[in-house]
Amino acid sequence: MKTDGKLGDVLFTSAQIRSRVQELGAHITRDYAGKELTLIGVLKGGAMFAADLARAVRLPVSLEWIRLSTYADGAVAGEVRRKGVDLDADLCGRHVLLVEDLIDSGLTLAWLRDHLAAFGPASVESCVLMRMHKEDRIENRPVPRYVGFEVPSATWVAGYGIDYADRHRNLPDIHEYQLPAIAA
Ligand SMILES: O=P(O)(O)OC[C@H]1O[C@H](OP(=O)(O)OP(=O)(O)O)[C@H](O)[C@@H]1O
Ligand code: HPA
Repeated sequence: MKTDGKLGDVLFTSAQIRSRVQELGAHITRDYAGKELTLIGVLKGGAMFAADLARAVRLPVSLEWIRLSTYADGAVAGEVRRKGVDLDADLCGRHVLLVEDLIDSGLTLAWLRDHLAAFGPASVESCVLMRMHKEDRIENRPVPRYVGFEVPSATWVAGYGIDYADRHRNLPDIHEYQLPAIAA
């Protein structure tokens, strides 16, 4: 039987997030100056971050969205599943920057990187707001070009677009989330 989890302390305040997003936007603006840049926000978790980051990049970017999901109804990583409509963008010759709320196992970003190669982009990099630390080395976990915050292992988070069981995405801050105990 699954019990409810619990929303915990604030890990990153909305002010901290805002300030880090501005810094990331400034880096990206510098690195991609003069290049054709397409930002791809990964729904649902990346929605808030991608919307804010896009406004912090001072370049004429294209903004696209893709909807994926790996976690069925909780915290167990599984297969990457595509949901909803796929990209119908022309990415040929464009520099693509995937915008994700977080990287955990890396399955989602690895799947996207491989999937997007068929679109013929000039490059594919990623920008994640949070990189979850892993004690165990995960083979071939993608290395994002931009990382907002490093998060200690064993921390589950919610807020600022990120859910637990599809709740709490609307919180302005990012909180720790105490996962429910799984009883037999
Ligand atoms: O590195 P990974 O282990 O692949 O985990 C990262 C992904 O997991 C979460 O999405 P989720 O599958 O929960 O879907 P959501 O974005 O719709 O909440 C998160 O938003 C990332 O997209
Ligand atoms: N929170 C929400 N979704 C997630 C997390 C997390 O900490 N890790 C992987 N997907």
